[in-house]
Amino acid sequence: MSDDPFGQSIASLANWVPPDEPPTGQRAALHRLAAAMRIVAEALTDMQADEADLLAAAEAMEQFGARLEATRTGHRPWGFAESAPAGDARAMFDRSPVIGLGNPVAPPLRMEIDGDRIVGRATFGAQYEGPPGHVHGGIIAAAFDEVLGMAQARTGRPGMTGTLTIRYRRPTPLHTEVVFEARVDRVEGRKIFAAGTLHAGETLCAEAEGIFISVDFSRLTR
Ligand SMILES: CCCCCCCCCCCCCCCC(=O)SCCNC(=O)CCNC(=O)[C@H](O)C(C)(C)COP(=O)(O)OP(=O)(O)OC[C@H]1O[C@@H](n2cnc3c(N)ncnc32)[C@H](O)[C@@H]1OP(=O)(O)O
Repeated sequence: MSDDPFGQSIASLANWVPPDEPPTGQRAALHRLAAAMRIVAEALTDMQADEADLLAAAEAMEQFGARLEATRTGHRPWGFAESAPAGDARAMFDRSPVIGLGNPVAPPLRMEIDGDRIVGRATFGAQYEGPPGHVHGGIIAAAFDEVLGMAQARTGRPGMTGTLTIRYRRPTPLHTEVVFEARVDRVEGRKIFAAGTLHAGETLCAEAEGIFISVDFSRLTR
């Protein structure tokens, strides 16, 4: 990473597009592992495996976890956990809890830039359930934070979320592709006002407004 890890990269977010090339090697293996862990996480919500099977899996996972722990370096090789302050604007944000393909917690949300809009698509599994059969409201808020956050980052002087307001209009279904959209409404000094929607098909499930406060991200890394 350069001496100015944010300035140039943040400016270039205005032109950021997801890489075309699929990952290879260790990174592809990480994505496959995270995807497998998502399958396990969802299956745990309603599985019928017996105690012995679960204990065997727990033991194997504990052993694998210990092996992984021993390899940790404290470095962040593939960008930052949130899209806006990524040191490398082309980083794939593997660690994000919302979009990270290397993070089993992430649904993951897939984001793309469409003109002045950010579009995010996700299909939430049962591990994200809040009301029966529907997505937990906090998970929806996290996804809005990410898409609004990416939209405001494209101003070239992104900020941290100051205020995020969600209006939940209809329950958001699990197991259905849903679409988030976000755009910047206006900028007033350091305040960037962004807004977004969440649809399941034609149904408007939620609306969001966010106020992001531009910050000097280089100060956050010191
Ligand atoms: C190493 C990497 C680290 C990564 C770090 C993550 C960074 C991510 C960036 C984007 C990523 C996107 C996707 C996920 C975004 C999150 O989830 S970020 C995490 C959640 N948010 C936070 O943790 C923010 C915590 N809050 C703070 O740090 C500070 O309160 C803030 C927001 C930076 C503002 O503090 P400040 O710079 O001292 O602001 P201040 O000078 O008091 O006010 C400036 C102006 O903003 C207004 N304002 C201040 N606070 C607020 C507020 N909460 N609401 C509305 N307006 C406010 C003031 O009224 C003032 O307005 P004017 O008087 O100029 O009209």
